[in-house]
Amino acid sequence: NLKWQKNSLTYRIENYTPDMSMSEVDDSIEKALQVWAKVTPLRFTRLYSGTADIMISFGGREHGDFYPFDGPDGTLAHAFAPGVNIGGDAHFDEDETFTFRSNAGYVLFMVAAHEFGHSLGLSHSGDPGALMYPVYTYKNPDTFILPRDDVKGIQSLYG
Ligand SMILES: CC(C)C[C@H](C(=O)NO)C(=O)N[C@@H](CC(N)=O)C(=O)NCc1cccc(N)c1
Ligand SMILES: [Ca+2]
Ligand SMILES: [Zn+2]
Ligand SMILES: [Zn+2]
Repeated sequence: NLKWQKNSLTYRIENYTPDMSMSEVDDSIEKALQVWAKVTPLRFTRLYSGTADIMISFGGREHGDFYPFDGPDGTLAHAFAPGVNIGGDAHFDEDETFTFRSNAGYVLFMVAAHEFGHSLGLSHSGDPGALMYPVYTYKNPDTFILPRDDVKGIQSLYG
């Protein structure tokens, strides 16, 4: 299993989506990281410059790695397993409509929480109720509880 060999990780939000306010993006990202911090010894510190373990960015189509995005819908985002450089980074498809909590788009918190599961070393789950299930399903971020399958998965890595 590829996992981080440290519990204190850094993250940096490199750019923003025009779909939401900057503070809504910041809040969505922070809450998505806290989902995993709550059930592990992992702690996340935000950097505002330089290289962080988890570099977070929005991009469209060809955006600098060998996995170009595909326009609206389809792939919403991708993230790389723990490691140096691109390892741990999370990229969001800017051609999607991301929202703070409305289902008139993809809730950024939900997509980010899923992607950070990959950034921490999780792969997809076959449990349809799991956050790491391959396909997005809308859940109200205000009442979101990490499903048991995901807790088991992350604690098998960092418990
Ligand atoms: C092969 C991968 C690059 C697909 C990509 C993904 O799994 N990224 O982590 C992805 O965007 N999957 C879509 C589903 C699809 N159209 O392939 C998705 O909704 N993933 C984000 C997501 C967000 C929240 C919850 C869940 N379960 C999934
Ligand atoms: Ca897309
Ligand atoms: Zn990418
Ligand atoms: Zn995924």
